[in-house]
Amino acid sequence: MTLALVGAGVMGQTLLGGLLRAGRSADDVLVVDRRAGRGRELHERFGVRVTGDVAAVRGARTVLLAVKPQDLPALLDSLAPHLDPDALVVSLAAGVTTAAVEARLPAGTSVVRVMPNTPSLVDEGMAALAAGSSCADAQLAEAEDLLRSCGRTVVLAEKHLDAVTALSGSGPAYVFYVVEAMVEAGVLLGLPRATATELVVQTVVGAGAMLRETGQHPTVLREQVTSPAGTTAAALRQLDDSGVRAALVSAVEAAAARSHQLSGG
Ligand SMILES: NC(=O)C1=CN([C@@H]2O[C@H](COP(=O)(O)OP(=O)(O)OC[C@H]3O[C@@H](n4cnc5c(N)ncnc54)[C@H](O)[C@@H]3O)[C@@H](O)[C@H]2O)C=CC1
Ligand SMILES: O=C(O)[C@@H]1CCC=N1
Repeated sequence: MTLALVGAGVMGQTLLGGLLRAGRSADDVLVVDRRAGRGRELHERFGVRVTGDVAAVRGARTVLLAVKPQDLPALLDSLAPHLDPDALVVSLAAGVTTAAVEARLPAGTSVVRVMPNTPSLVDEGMAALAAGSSCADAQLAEAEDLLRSCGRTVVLAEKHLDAVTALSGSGPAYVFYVVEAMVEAGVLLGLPRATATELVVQTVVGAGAMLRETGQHPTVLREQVTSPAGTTAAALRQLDDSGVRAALVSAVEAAAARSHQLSGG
């Protein structure tokens, strides 16, 4: 076993699936989760070994931590005595700094902080990585390789990670929220729910693909949809009158502030 994943919830399972799809052998991975039922589910689904005992990480070259930020301090305390001196610790916990992780581990432990997102489930993830104080370039590259198995990566200074958390970490939820509202609007206008859902989902996927594939600014793409005195202009006026743009800015700001707060800042 060279990789131990501690915490097999939404994000842990998502990354595990990506790693296995990218060709990593299930024999190479150990999953640690304190919920026995959860471990069994992952064993049945992916064929990985599972345990509830964090001491089993002994010997792992890389230890991926995917527990809630509130559970991380206690986990680090129980993990520290069992960690190999040259192990790489990769934390996914929102808002928790590399310094806070390092403070609970043996001096000199290599730590990388990562903010991934749930589209990793379909290999369209976006993850930002920041290196801790003892992390060598080669270990940062190793962590990047792990995350690249299910999407894109970017390496940033750690000071940017609260903003990243607010944009791409939480971002999928904002998109799903807009989709929910648009589907309800379709139903209000008399469309069957399944039809409304298909129309909205394909519209979001298509708009996302246009943004990426044309590389054009969103303003240019929006203007192409907006005919003079047309339907889109009427809709956009309502969005502006309702302060939707300002609400989105405030929402992202609130998420970044919450991420900062989780670090004790
Ligand atoms: N869900 C998301 O969209 C994203 C989550 N994250 C981060 O990923 C981390 C995990 O989030 P989720 O997967 O959503 O949480 P979750 O609650 O779905 O999963 C956490 C798992 O950790 C296990 N666990 C907790 N303490 C443990 C311990 N001491 N030993 C063994 N297992 C333990 C729990 O039993 C649970 O299965 C969080 O720190 C979150 O900030 C980061 C980016 C996106
Ligand atoms: O809501 C949260 O705290 C986590 C971090 C980013 C996405 N989900």
